[in-house]
Amino acid sequence: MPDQPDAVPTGTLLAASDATPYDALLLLSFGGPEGPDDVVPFLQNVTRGRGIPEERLKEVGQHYFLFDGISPINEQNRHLLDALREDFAEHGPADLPVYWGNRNWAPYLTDALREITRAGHRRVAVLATSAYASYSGCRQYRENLAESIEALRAEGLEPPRVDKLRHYFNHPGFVRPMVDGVLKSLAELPQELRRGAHLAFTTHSIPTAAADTSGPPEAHGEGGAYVAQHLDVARLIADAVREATGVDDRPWELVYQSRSGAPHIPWLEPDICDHLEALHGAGAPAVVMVPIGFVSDHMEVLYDLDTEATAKAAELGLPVARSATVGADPRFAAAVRELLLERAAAERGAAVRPCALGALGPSHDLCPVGCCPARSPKPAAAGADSPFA
Ligand SMILES: CC1=C(CCC(=O)O)c2cc3nc(cc4[nH]c(cc5[nH]c(cc1n2)c(C)c5CCC(=O)O)c(CCC(=O)O)c4C)C(CCC(=O)O)=C3C
Ligand SMILES: [Fe+2]
Repeated sequence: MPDQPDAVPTGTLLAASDATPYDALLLLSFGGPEGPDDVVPFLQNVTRGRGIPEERLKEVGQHYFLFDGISPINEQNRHLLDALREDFAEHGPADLPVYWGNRNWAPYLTDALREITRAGHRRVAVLATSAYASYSGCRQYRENLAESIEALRAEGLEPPRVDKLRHYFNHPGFVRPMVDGVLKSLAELPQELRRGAHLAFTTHSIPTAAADTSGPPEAHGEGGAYVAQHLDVARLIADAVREATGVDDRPWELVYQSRSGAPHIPWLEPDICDHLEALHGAGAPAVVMVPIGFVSDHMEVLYDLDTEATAKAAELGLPVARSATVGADPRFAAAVRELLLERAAAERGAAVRPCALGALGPSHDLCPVGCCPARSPKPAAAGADSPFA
């Protein structure tokens, strides 16, 4: 019998479905407004103390008002919760409760953690809806966990220990649904354009300084773990698409979107809209935009890609399609279960083989000291420098 490929987790791990020492899973997300009256207070929560130019806030507010003030992100998370509960009920850990809390909108993280504490749970695994390393996608969530723990302690409660599950950008349950999405988008392009269509993998731009420090110091070159991880995912998807379509020379690029901040501060480039213009100028027949940086259809996908970039492409006369995000795909729910069971086994001291595709290997469980630093240091939970047990 051939060796089990590395991408397949050990059968014993899956069969056991033992989440010990965890007694709950917490889905931790960004949160978004769910009506016109929510938009401004939501944006105030997001930008608290961070000097986003007022002009940018007005602009971002408009994006939400175009959709009646409703961000898709909360509904996406409700679907993911359903998928997780279904998956756990079928495969185990059948009785593990799944909670949900957000950084910036109801249901808020502190309220979820209070409920978890009152229910008597003592050890919680946390899944953040961000698949990659970076301050915005990792430490900022860990700072929020620390703030919530402190807030509950101030109420006289003793909150549980929280462990954040590792970055899952290269987990097959995250990558494979996106491969299917790209194949579907290609199939939807006019037949004669399919073969030459480019793939534009896109993610949230961040300041280059934040990218350079997004992973363990010195572990990656320019662009840090953030860029390296996205390039790894892009390459994996491009390879799988090549295999499925037989097109060997399909060009692809990693580009960025949703830049904010002051113009004189360098952020990752090129922007998707500039990229579409350049591709059109170079004679590309069509482009599939592949939002690998987003776990589900966030406002950045609905506005920045489906509205703004799609309008730009129409203006250029460049046919484009936007491929699906992972959302509540059952394969992603299964991946979350695997991440949870893998970490649980590791915490019990068992030998585990973490599941990962690509060249980078599985990400760390604990951010080392100095990983994804903040501009001004704050306590952060669930890392090597956590002040909590
Ligand atoms: C890397 C990254 C992710 C992916 C990881 C993750 O998913 O966590 C992400 C997600 C999200 N970002 C979101 C919304 C916003 N992000 C902002 C601002 C910023 N994001 C940044 C980075 C990221 N952001 C950065 C470097 C800034 C500049 C300000 C700062 O230094 O922090 C602003 C302020 C206005 C603006 O500047 O655009 C808003 C409103 C929503 C909700 C969308 C919805 O409603 O569906 C989601 C999921
Ligand atoms: Fe990190």
